[in-house]
Amino acid sequence: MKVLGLHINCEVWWVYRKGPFRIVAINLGSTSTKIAIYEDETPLYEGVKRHSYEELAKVGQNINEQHIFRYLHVRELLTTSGVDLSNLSAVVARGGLFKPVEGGVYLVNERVLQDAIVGVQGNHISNVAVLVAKDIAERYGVPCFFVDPPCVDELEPIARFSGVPELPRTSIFHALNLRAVARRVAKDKNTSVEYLNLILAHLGGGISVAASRAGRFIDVTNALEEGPFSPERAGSVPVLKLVELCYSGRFTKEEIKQRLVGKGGLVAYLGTNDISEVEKRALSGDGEAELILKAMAYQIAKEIGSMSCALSGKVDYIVLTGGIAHSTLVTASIIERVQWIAETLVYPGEEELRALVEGALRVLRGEETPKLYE
Ligand SMILES: Nc1ncnc2c1ncn2[C@@H]1O[C@H](COP(=O)(O)OP(=O)(O)O)[C@@H](O)[C@H]1O
Ligand SMILES: CCCC(=O)OP(=O)(O)O
Repeated sequence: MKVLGLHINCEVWWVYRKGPFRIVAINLGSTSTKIAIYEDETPLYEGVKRHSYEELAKVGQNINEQHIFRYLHVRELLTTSGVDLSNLSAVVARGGLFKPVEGGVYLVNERVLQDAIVGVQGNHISNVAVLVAKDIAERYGVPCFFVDPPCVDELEPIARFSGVPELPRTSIFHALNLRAVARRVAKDKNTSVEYLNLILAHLGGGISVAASRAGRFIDVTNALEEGPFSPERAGSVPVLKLVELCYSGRFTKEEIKQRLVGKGGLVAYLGTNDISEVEKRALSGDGEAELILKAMAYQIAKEIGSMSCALSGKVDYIVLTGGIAHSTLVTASIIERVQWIAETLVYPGEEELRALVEGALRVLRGEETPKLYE
């Protein structure tokens, strides 16, 4: 039943309805396609497709090809779900590398779609997520949102310096999951994020480590170009050697970029982005696999140490989350090195699909006004 019409910034007519609300959430990660269908807070379906390095390499970097590839996977998961979508209320996606924004729920508008295609802060599969979400939303004639995108920027001024004025540090991280997990930690500890100082590490296809002071991400390792190497990324590298490589004539600009993001990290060392496979190899006596997995854990621990300084040593908890947090070999290796800082809590997997749905529900119920991306 329609109860209220509201005009937002002359851009869209919004109509609040009474629930229940059926919502499709789409989360595209560098190594996975995840979707969920919820009826209010109740999950009706959750589906994931994991993409091997070989499969992704065939698709390439072109945004149109990535768009088609991921769209087809999302459609297949929706069909597999068997859930009736004729009464769909909204589609919500993980946002991408748009301009720096504050956290919150945003309406997917033309400007977002344009910036997703251009990749104003870089090329990442989360840019494609809003394109796919908009396709699905248009098909069912429902609104489309994104929530806490990776370009959420709450860095303190002091955290923005790199040492090269032309190259300021920027905030690109797993904002959606880390904010949701921070809320969960607060709930589990009977407090609120405003009373907590946390170091949170999202360990996925990309890795980010963030310092959260009273609910604000005052410093983060940029998941695309800083910090630890990850299943598919190089992270920080020796910079002068990188310059030499760029000018060696051996690689095109695109090839160099792919060595850093997509074909870096575990893919470069071991030819796979699959931690379970590397873990199996390590446990069955492959010394190289074990050393490289431990080197990744070592680098993550060092980054956590660095964030403890951002918080002046006042750290309530260290929190490990993301797909790799399922690996006890990795988490034990990290905890061994950081236990002197604070207690470590492990929340394997991520809260992203639920966090997306909760954001959309707040808007559909009229509890929050969606922000407009300008
Ligand atoms: N149960 C598991 N045990 C060990 N590693 C896992 C497990 N599940 C996922 N991973 C690893 O986590 C990484 C993906 O994490 P995820 O948070 O899903 O990232 P993304 O969203 O970037 O695809 C992959 O390297 C995958 O191999
Ligand atoms: C671009 C920051 C977020 C990120 O790295 O996500 P994935 O780990 O899913 O690639």
